[in-house]
Amino acid sequence: MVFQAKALSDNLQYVSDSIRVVPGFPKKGIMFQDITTLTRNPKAFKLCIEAFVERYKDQKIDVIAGVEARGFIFGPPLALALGVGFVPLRKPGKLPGETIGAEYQLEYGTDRIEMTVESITNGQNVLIIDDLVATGGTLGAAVQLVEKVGAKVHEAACVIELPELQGRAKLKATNVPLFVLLEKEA
Ligand SMILES: O=P(O)(O)OC[C@H]1O[C@H](OP(=O)(O)OP(=O)(O)O)[C@H](O)[C@@H]1O
Ligand SMILES: Nc1ncnc2[nH]cnc12
Repeated sequence: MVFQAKALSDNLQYVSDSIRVVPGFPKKGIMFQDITTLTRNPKAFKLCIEAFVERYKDQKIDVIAGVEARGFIFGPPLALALGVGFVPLRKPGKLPGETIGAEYQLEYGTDRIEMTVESITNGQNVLIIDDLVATGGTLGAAVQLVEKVGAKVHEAACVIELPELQGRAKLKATNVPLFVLLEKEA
């Protein structure tokens, strides 16, 4: 995809260019940001994960929580590189044991995510990761879950932002910083 990415390094521009935009998927009017063209390109995927590692390696992250489904793609390689665990925040009914859930609205629909209560403990410093922030509903729900068990959300991180959907403003209300790897110049 071609962002007007004046601020991106050559490496991040390469990552950005590896993302395909599919107009009209999954519904008319949606410009779908397809990160599968990034992940199937090993150079782009590696550069992407390395950039996250560079940002978080000295930030005392205890655990990474990734949102189903695409947070499951970016979270685990980052968790392994940082030497921390990965906790999946899943769509309803997928996790055994005691869970908590939060509902949210999407650009196209509504959904709910759940977390195993014991998977993150009081006081841990948690990085939440997903591929993309659109309306911010998903990351907002993830923040609610992590904070509900008494942990601190260090930051919410994603690869792409759709600024026109105001997700950043929604997340601001939670006081959790948002980091977007391929941030567009205003
Ligand atoms: O900022 P928001 O408006 O909440 O939208 C962002 C979310 O939407 C997409 O996931 P989707 O819900 O389509 O699910 P999927 O990953 O299972 O395809 C994307 O991967 C984010 O998780
Ligand atoms: N435009 C978009 N492209 C990819 N994933 C999305 N999730 C919500 N909006 C999206």
